[in-house]
Amino acid sequence: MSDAALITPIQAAVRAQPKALGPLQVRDLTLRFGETTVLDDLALDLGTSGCTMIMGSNGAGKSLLLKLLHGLMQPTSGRINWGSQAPCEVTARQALVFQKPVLLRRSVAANIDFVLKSRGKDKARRHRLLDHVGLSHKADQPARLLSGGEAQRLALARALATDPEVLFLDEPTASLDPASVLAIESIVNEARSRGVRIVFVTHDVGQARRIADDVVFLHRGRVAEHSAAADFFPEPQSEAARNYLNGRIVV
Ligand SMILES: Nc1ncnc2c1ncn2[C@@H]1O[C@H](COP(=O)(O)OP(=O)(O)OP(=O)(O)O)[C@@H](O)[C@H]1O
Repeated sequence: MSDAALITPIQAAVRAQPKALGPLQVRDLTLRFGETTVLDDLALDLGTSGCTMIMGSNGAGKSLLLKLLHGLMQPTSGRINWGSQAPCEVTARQALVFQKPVLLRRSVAANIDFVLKSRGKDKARRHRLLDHVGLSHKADQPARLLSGGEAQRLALARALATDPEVLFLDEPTASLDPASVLAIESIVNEARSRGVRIVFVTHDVGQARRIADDVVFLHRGRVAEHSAAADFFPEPQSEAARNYLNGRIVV
């Protein structure tokens, strides 16, 4: 009898399921553009759940770090592992939402349908996804006519349509009004409560206080501090983070 015949249906189902992504481990991560070093021997460990905020001054390297973690760029040197896997092996199990939403020049509904179809997911989920982000009534409207906050909610719905295990958010609320900011935060909180791991870049200290479990503070391409949010905001340990939170210019 072949080995395959010995596998029970339950074992087969377990084998077919990809294992959940393990913890993130980053070591000696360096990124250079020519002579300029933008990430410098960076080390970072993240657990398997919760919402991590990445904070730091303009140019600290936050967006580039997200792209490296997501496998969209290659570092000059160093190592990134999600459990035992490299970022490029798990890109499809993650989603990234940019500050400026990237949408198709089609209807709101077609934007969701495209993602569902390309990932082989049930098209019937479109209605639930649009409902979840409060855009059901705009389904037939061209996506290019959406307001900034609506477009960002559609971008989030597209990201969630892929059932990501990790959701990267790069300043998704930077130019939105307070109600739109809270709407996005509520969608993110809901995803976190379902076990989606969130890695979120923001300059909005109020937002970070509202939703961060832990904070990674980047300074000059390195992690100056990584603390639980409950410790970071009242008592930041690094001078760079203290200056940033006090509104002083950090260079
Ligand atoms: N392709 C590139 N070539 C050269 N330098 C680059 C390139 N892309 C980014 N940089 C530089 O790398 C540094 C980090 O960029 P990054 O976009 O990660 O900053 P950030 O922390 O996200 O900043 P911000 O808060 O302003 O969005 C910046 O000084 C930027 O100018």
